[in-house]
Amino acid sequence: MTSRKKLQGLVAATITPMTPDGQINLPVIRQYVDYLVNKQTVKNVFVNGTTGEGLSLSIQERKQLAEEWVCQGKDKLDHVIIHVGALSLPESQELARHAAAIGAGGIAVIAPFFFKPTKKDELVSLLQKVTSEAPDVPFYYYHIPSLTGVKIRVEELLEGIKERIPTFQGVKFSDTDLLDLAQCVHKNEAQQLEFLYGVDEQLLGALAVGANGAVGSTYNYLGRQTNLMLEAFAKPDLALARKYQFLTGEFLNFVIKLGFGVAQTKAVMTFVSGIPMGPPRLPLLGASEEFIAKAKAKLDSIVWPDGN
Ligand SMILES: CC(=O)N[C@H](C=O)[C@@H](O)[C@H](O)[C@H](O)CO
Ligand SMILES: CC(=O)C(=O)O
Repeated sequence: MTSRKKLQGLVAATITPMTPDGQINLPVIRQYVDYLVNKQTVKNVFVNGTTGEGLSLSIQERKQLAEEWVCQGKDKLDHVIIHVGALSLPESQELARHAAAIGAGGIAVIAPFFFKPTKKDELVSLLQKVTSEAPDVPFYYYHIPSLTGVKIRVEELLEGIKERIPTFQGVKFSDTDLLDLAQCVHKNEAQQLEFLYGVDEQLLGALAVGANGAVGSTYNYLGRQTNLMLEAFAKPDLALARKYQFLTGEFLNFVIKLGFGVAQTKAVMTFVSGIPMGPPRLPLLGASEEFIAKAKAKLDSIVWPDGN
């Protein structure tokens, strides 16, 4: 853990490629890694999360995917983070042990969302039990209240967490509450925590309050443009950074109105990259032809500031 490169910049929340009959399509991942690195300039991945339909996969499938990403990412990717959250504690622990055994660069855990923790102590106790199975692997709490319904504020969760969870490294913060994020950054300045933002359409706002990077679905196909936004922000050339955020936002605003989720993300990634992502797994249904045609026309109509 000591020689580890700090995780910053963009992290693609990986899609799980599936065959037309709904099996996970492992052979595609090699090509997918090369595409992210060479075409999208994205060198970090977050596997088996929301975008990866992680909670719709079997434990066996999750392990196979984790192994494939770690194996194909070797010498190409900087960080491979594996999401190991599950509704059952022993399953989550098993996934954490597995991630550690295969050499994952980090693990992340979502709050259980059937029996939900309502108090900080319940959640930290569970996270402690999972993460102690991977004592050498940096751990990220995955905060996504819109999907889990667990609304414990991160600012509160972080108080004293390092004492109970020594591997605690940061947060994947997928919420629009920038006051919470800002207070997390503010109160933890002395620690080397990493705050990775997860609402892609407003990443620039999160950067302004101190996010170190971002994990999101759109970095699969808008990674190059978003990296140019990060460069502009760092310069700083805020007018240019805003231009990128406005344009990625123009696309997302358009597709969100049509109905945008993981199924549609799979379709967009397929037409942008040419890599077949396949259908989503039920209860999700594949994107309609109409959606695909409209989304493609919209994306093609955008002229990026670098002329591409
Ligand atoms: C709910 C959800 O899937 N959030 C993703 C990550 O957390 C984002 O990357 C979104 O897909 C993205 O911001 C588009 O709305
Ligand atoms: C979007 C995101 O970060 C995830 O797929 O988990």
